[in-house]
Amino acid sequence: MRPRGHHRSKDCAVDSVTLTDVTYTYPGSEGPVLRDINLSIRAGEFCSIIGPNGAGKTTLCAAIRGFVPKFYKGDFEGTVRIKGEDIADASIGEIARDVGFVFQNPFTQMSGITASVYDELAFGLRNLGVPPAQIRERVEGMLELAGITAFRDRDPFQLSGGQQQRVALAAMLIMEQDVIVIDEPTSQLDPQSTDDVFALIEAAQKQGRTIVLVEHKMGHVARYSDRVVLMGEGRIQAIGTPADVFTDPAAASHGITLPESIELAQRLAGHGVTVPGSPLTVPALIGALSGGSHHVAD
Ligand SMILES: Nc1ncnc2c1ncn2[C@@H]1O[C@H](COP(=O)(O)OP(=O)(O)OP(=O)(O)O)[C@@H](O)[C@H]1O
Repeated sequence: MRPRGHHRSKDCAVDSVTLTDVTYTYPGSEGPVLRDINLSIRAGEFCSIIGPNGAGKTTLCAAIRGFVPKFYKGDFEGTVRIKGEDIADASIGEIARDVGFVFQNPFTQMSGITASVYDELAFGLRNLGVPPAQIRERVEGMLELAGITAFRDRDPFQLSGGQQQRVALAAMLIMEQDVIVIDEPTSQLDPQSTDDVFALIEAAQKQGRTIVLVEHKMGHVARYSDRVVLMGEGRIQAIGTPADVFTDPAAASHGITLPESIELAQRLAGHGVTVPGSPLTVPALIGALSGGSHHVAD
């Protein structure tokens, strides 16, 4: 697998995650939870997975990190490749060298045995036997990137939910996996903390990581994603740019809340006002309506 510290490039020609004909049934489930999934996510891409509750989004994430079927067992067909390598014969530990994972509740992701944010970030590196000077350098860099330098000496469990989520993300990002799977990281966060978490995920993408994100906040999905995958009933119902997917009839039929700008554009269309393009933010919508002649601050 990947040697540590290698050069990352945002080469979108290389597939980072590939699922081919993946169909999966949990033990005891009546029918498949994933059905005929074919999906290629390019290296450096920001790919969001959306869909109603029970659509199979978390299960798809579990397949990418090998937990399905290695941990959950069940009936699995198809192939998952990470950076071109079939993970069927890799252990969960081997896959974790390439695939990092953060989920909804940061509280459950903290090691629980470190007394400070600094130690929490250093924890995984110490376990790997990384030399102390290198640990210091990497932790300092990550504290800075995640905007959590001010909390470095605080007990992670004494932080707010938003701060904890950034610590959990930072503790994962510091391990330098190329593929980052993040499942509903902002569901318990206020708007400012949500923005902070997205800024950190975007910073990770700018380093060349591949981002696979499950998220219900569609304004953020529209703004940050290169591609959106709409899941419903275990299948991919639509896939494409945010503008493609949010204007696809499948989005409405699967009860997806549209980003405010797209919803407004559709309502204006009902009143005979055509908005050029599919603006993904309200400022972009206002800009489109004023013919691009006015600059609107983002
Ligand atoms: N460990 C499990 N064992 C059996 N069935 C499961 C298990 N985990 C999830 N399921 C079922 O698989 C289906 C898909 O669940 P999944 O959590 O992947 O959906 P989701 O799209 O992530 O939903 P949500 O938005 O509610 O998190 C659901 O019907 C769920 O009940």
